[in-house]
Order: sequence, then C-alpha cells, then structure tokens
Amino acid sequence: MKAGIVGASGYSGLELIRLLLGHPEVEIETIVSPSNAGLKLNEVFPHLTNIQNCEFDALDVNDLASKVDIVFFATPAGISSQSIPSLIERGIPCIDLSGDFRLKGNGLYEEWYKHSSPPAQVLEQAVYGLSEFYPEEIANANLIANPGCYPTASLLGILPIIQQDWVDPSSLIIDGKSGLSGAGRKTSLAAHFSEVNENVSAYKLGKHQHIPEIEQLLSMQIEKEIQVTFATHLIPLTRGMMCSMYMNLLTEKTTNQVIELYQSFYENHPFIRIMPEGKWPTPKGVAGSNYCDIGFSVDDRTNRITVISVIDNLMKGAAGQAVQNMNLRFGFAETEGLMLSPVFP
Ligand SMILES: NC(=O)C1=CN([C@@H]2O[C@H](COP(=O)(O)OP(=O)(O)OC[C@H]3O[C@@H](n4cnc5c(N)ncnc54)[C@H](OP(=O)(O)O)[C@@H]3O)[C@@H](O)[C@H]2O)C=CC1
Ligand SMILES: CC(=O)N[C@@H](CCC(=O)OP(=O)(O)O)C(=O)O
Repeated sequence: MKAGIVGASGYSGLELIRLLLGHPEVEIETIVSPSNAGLKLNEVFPHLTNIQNCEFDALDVNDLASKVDIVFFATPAGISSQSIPSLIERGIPCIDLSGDFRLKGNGLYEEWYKHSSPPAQVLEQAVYGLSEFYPEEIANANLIANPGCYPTASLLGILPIIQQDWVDPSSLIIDGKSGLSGAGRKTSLAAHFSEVNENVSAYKLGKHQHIPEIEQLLSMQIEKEIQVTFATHLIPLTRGMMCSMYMNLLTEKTTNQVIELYQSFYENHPFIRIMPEGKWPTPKGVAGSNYCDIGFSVDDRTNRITVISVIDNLMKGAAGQAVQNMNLRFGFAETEGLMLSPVFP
C-alpha cells in the first residue's frame, strides 16, 4: 500500500515516517512539506541518512490522489480541511492528525480553533479515531479524525469508570502536563529552552481547544451534557504527557476493584496497560511506544478517585494512534508496525 504524508517535516509527520518505515504493508510514496519542497529528506533531517532517500514535495492534491492509497495529514489547524474534501471525493482515505474534523456542532471551530468549520457534508463523514472505542466505525471510514493528545490520554483513563456509573462525571477535573514536542517544531518564546527548562507553566486555561473535544466525547458516551475543568501545563520533557484526573465516587470502591474493572475492560486492547495497586505510570515508561499506561488511587477518606494516564504525545497521542487506525481501516493486525518497546531510560 502506498502512503502520503502531508506535514512530513513536523514532529508528528517525522514520527509517521519512522513508523511507516517499519510497517510491512506500507511504502512511503510521497512526503509533503511546502517549505522544504525539492530538498532531500536527509538534507533536512540528517538522522534519516541511509534510511530513507526521497525528496520533499509541494502540496498538490491531484498529484497525491494519483499516486497514493492513503494520506496522513500532520498539518497545523485549518490546513487539512482545505484538501481532504477533494481527496475523499476521489475515494482516497485520509487520516487527519489535526483537529479539523474532530468537533461536531455549530460554532465550535470558530470559538475554539479560530477558523471556520469544514464543509458540513464532509464533517459528517468523519469518524473519531479513538482506536479502542470506535474500531468498527474506523474500519468503515474514509475520513478518520485522529484524537488530540490530551483527549486520548484523558478519555482512555476515564471512560471505563464513567461508563460504569461509579463516578460523578460532573466532578471531573483533568490536570494535564505535556512535553514540548506537543507544541510542534516551530520555534517560539514559550518554547525557549532557558524558560522551559527547570520550570512548569500553565497555559490556555479555560481556552484549550481540547476542552470541547473531551466534553463532546464524554457527553456522547453517557448521553448527558458534561463540562469539565481542564488545566494544561508545559513541562521540560521532549516527549510524553500525563493526565492526572480526579472524580467523586458514587459508590464505595477500593483501588483493587477499580483495577479489576479496567483490566477486564481493556483485556483485548494490547496498547493499554493497567498498573498494579501502589504503582503509577510515568511518561518515561511509554516514551517512543504506542502504550497508554493507567494507574489509580481511591481515597476512602474523601471518596474520591485519582486516575493517572500517560502516553507519548507523538505516538499514542498522534502518529502511533494514526497508524493503529490505518491498521484497523485496512484490516491489518491492529499492532502491525507498532510493537515498539518504550525507550528507557
Ligand atoms: N505534536 C503533537 O504531540 C501532536 C500534534 N497534533 C496535531 O498534529 C498536527 C501536526 O502537529 P506537529 O507535528 O506538532 O506540527 P509541526 O509544527 O511540527 O509540523 C507542521 C507540519 O505541517 C506543515 N505545514 C504547515 N503549513 C502547511 C500548509 N499550508 N500546507 C501543507 N503543509 C503545511 C509543515 O511543513 P513546513 O515545515 O514546510 O512548513 C510541517 O511539516 C497539528 O494539527 C497538531 O495540533 C496532534 C496530537 C499531538
Ligand atoms: C504542549 C502543547 O502546546 N501542546 C499542544 C497540543 C496540540 C494538539 O494536539 O492540538 P490539536 O488539537 O490542534 O491537534 C496544545 O496544548 O495546544
């Protein structure tokens, strides 16, 4: 199968290159980066010397449609929705790592992403690519909206217990922390080493574009409107993110009962690992891999539960989940090309 990657010079595009190079069913046919068009991949990224010899292309939808069987978009918000309608009209399946097709509802793009909504008739074809929850829909979709990194970590960590009605979803507080690669490769003062290193900063409080995404999914799952408190922080890591989530329990449960619930829920999901009682996951424990590790603590004094969920933002939070979705869509083994051990230490 031939794949095209638009946004191949960005962090999640590069991660797609790394994964697809190791995928037995896929060949990378074209890599698109407007600012690097005509340059060889290894001229821009010397770490890929003698690994993949190809040139960056400019974005040309007709050219893409004539040579690939699938297109990944790893582009900033507002870009993929300009090309995807024409590609899916020509029958080319697309997996979009950006937020352009994740939100359904009037005015949400204008409010949270500050760009206009994609065409309604295309948006309604988009399937939300949370692989563990929507495998059948993904298998039949021509447009897969890959989830955001924070929504992936949060939803995988809380949906099983929320679906079980053991917690009050309106009490949910999500405390998210992300490494710097989550902000992409472009430089900015906020990403300045001397300001990020040995520091932690809160950002986009109350304004983060993942708030409506998380609320939309929670509301759909429990068929009730839910609003969440979501606080995001930048931490001095290259890759990795942690979501610590707090909820009120509606019935008395022990940590072990919660662990048993999750072990059974995720029994057939190879990328979800449930931590034993008294152990909590770390971003280092999943770095470079497609795993999501989840740990728990029930406080019987306050009857509240803490759920800790970690992923590598570039893997399960972006390129890894996109390849998992491609596997589901094309009938390959779900783990094909993704059984990478975490890089530790
Ligand atoms: N980084 C992460 O952890 C995650 C990112 N995402 C989402 O994935 C998308 C990509 O993120 P990330 O890899 O971090 O971004 P980067 O900023 O690192 O890369 C962006 C890429 O998009 C390309 N691009 C920019 N403008 C255009 C355009 N007009 N037409 C075609 N290509 C263009 C850039 O090419 P050039 O260099 O030529 O400008 C570059 O290759 C974003 O929407 C992001 O929100 C989702 C989950 C996690
Ligand atoms: C550290 C950092 O800045 N992370 C980014 C994650 C970007 C992302 O995943 O956003 P999309 O919804 O556009 O895909 C952020 O918090 O906005």
